[in-house]
Amino acid sequence: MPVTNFSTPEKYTYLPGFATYHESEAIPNTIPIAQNAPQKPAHGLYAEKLSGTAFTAPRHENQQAWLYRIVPASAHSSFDPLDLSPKLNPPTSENGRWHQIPNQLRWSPFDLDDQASWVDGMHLVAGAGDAALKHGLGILVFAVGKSMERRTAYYSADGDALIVLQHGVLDVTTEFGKILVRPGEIFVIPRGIRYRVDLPDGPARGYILELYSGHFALPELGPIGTNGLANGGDFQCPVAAFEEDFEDGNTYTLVAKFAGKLFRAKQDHTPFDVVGWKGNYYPYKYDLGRFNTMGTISYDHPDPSIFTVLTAQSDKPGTAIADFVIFPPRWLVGEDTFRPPYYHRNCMSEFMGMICGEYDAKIGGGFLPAGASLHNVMSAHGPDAETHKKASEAPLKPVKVGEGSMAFMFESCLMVGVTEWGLHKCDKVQEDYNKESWEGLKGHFKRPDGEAAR
Ligand SMILES: O=C(O)Cc1cc(O)ccc1O
Ligand SMILES: [Fe+2]
Repeated sequence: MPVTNFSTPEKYTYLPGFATYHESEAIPNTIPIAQNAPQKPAHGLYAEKLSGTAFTAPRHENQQAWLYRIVPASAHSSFDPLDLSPKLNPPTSENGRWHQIPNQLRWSPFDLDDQASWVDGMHLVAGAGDAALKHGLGILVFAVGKSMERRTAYYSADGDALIVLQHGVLDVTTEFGKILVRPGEIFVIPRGIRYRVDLPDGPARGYILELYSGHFALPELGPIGTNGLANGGDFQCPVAAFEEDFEDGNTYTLVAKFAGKLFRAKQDHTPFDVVGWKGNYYPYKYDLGRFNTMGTISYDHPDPSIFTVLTAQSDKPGTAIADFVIFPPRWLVGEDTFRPPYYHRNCMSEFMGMICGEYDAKIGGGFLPAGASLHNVMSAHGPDAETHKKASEAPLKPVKVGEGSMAFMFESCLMVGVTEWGLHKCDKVQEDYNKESWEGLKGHFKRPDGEAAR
């Protein structure tokens, strides 16, 4: 699977730029000049605002969009509960509790599912906090084999979803236009935006980080300077596109995720009726092959924060509710250096997934594409015994690691709990993870006087 797509022709066109002001219209002269809500918007449209932050959020954090649409988003029936929620339900008092355990966990690859569509193909595996309190994150896996019904749309009121595609292609219709998400790309759909997922190329699978508070941002670059890591100009957002589907008898289903539960409403027209939009709150994608990877050119193993694509900061500067970090193919040249990830205990929790290939801390196997691992707060981890042996003896020539591979990490300052589905029902947790990885690590200590320590 290619990790770089950026030269491949695309079905859709996009606007470039991260968290920047854009405007896009499918019909000329849709967006009013120098105002937002004229008495009579152009072409008989309605003006509607979508707020991604509080009205009074600081100017540099404020995110909003104005949509010029055929019928306002409120024109639907009231919501009824939809009975798929047990998979997604956050473990609250009414629904059991998070399993908060210090065990190192590893999951074998999650299965493809040719029966599920987007709405019923998502499973909450782990997370922290509470969507209702707008604090924390949800970690989900998805496996889908069917396009959503044509007259269906989905949104989540719980947070912004960062979707890491592991397999297949997602053809996403959103209120802001269309986005094709291809292997090696990630897709961010902010809170509240309605979308439909079609599968043009068979089943799809991947991971979702749902962020209950704030929004993703590019990390500061500090002494790195002006460019590097994920460059803002390489993010892509859709151009306005709309459907006209208002015939009598058309019934659309609108599915909402709200505080971890699913609800369903009906409406007689398409929700994808936005003829023009403007603002800085919109869905976007990013091709991980565009990442400008940094590393040491002298010695020692830098912290993986140098591989941060996007970050969602907590109130404490430098401490993230969620960082999205990748491990792309890269050259290792460190002299007198143990080159794989160091042995480690972290005050943060580390959930990792594998898009393709092999991860350089686990050549002993078991961490596989479509699988995952969780090293919680202060749970010790690091290279398996085989990786340690090989890396401590390897000649330190420049080597390229991770060719054709891409692992990633969701790192959070919160303790990450595991759902009942994630720990038991999915049946993917590897019982022998510790044994296979670290029991083979033997002491090699020798006292300087030559006597063996044990
Ligand atoms: O594999 C891990 O645990 C992630 C990780 C990678 C790395 O290069 C350094 C530290 C770290 O936690
Ligand atoms: Fe780690």
